[in-house]
Amino acid sequence: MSQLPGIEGAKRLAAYTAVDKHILPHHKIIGIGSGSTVPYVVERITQQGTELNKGRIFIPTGFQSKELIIEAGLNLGDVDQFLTIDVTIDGADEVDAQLNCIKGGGACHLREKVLAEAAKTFIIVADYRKNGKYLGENFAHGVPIEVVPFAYAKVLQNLRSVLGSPNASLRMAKAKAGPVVTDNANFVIDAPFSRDLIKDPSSLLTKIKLLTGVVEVGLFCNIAQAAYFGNQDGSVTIKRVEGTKVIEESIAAS
Ligand SMILES: O=C(CO)[C@H](O)[C@H](O)COP(=O)(O)O
Repeated sequence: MSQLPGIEGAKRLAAYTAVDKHILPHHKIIGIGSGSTVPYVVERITQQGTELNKGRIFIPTGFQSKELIIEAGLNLGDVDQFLTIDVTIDGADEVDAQLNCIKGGGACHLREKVLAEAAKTFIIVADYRKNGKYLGENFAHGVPIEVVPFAYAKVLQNLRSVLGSPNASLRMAKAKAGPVVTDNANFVIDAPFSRDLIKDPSSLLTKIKLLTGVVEVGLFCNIAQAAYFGNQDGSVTIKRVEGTKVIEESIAAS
């Protein structure tokens, strides 16, 4: 493999290693996540060859991955046709020691969670900056929360005054006046929580999800089976669920 410097090299390393390990010849229905690491997932899958891929269906988590699948000449499907997915591979904004994740930096977390839960195996790929001990350690933007537009102001008020996220804010678009609009025509709120409030992410997830108007929360708890992190030195750190524990190991630089 040719050298790709810095963060891009780390992303590609994670993606290639995860595909080599988890996308096997007998896997026919494959979920493709969103973000800047996922193009390397599709690139590696494409390298497995036309013969293998012509018998497979690829399910996207949003507009970006749909385009990746089409551009790569792979077969496109949707989760309402294929309720069980063999493997879904996706990026993450942060992963803790228990493999809980913050996702939704790209505002795709509703579809991402559906595809993650539909998968027999859900795998995360990321660069080393995403590998943390607890959520919120490095990713300070907060928990992405998809909300129906009509209810956004009320959800914001409840996040700020009831759930303890005073700096929760509506995510604004960069090259458009107004808010980010998701692939599902909803808005996104980013809600930062103190370490004390996010230390039990499953419980926080339940509280946020119960707010009327919330569609989905970018906290993925107890879903991922493994996470692959590309490191600067060319090694890959793998966290994987084994029984009730999460084991961490590193594969040396090649
Ligand atoms: O959750 C996501 C999009 O909603 C992405 O997977 C997450 O933001 C990570 O992206 P990247 O690989 O660019 O760091």
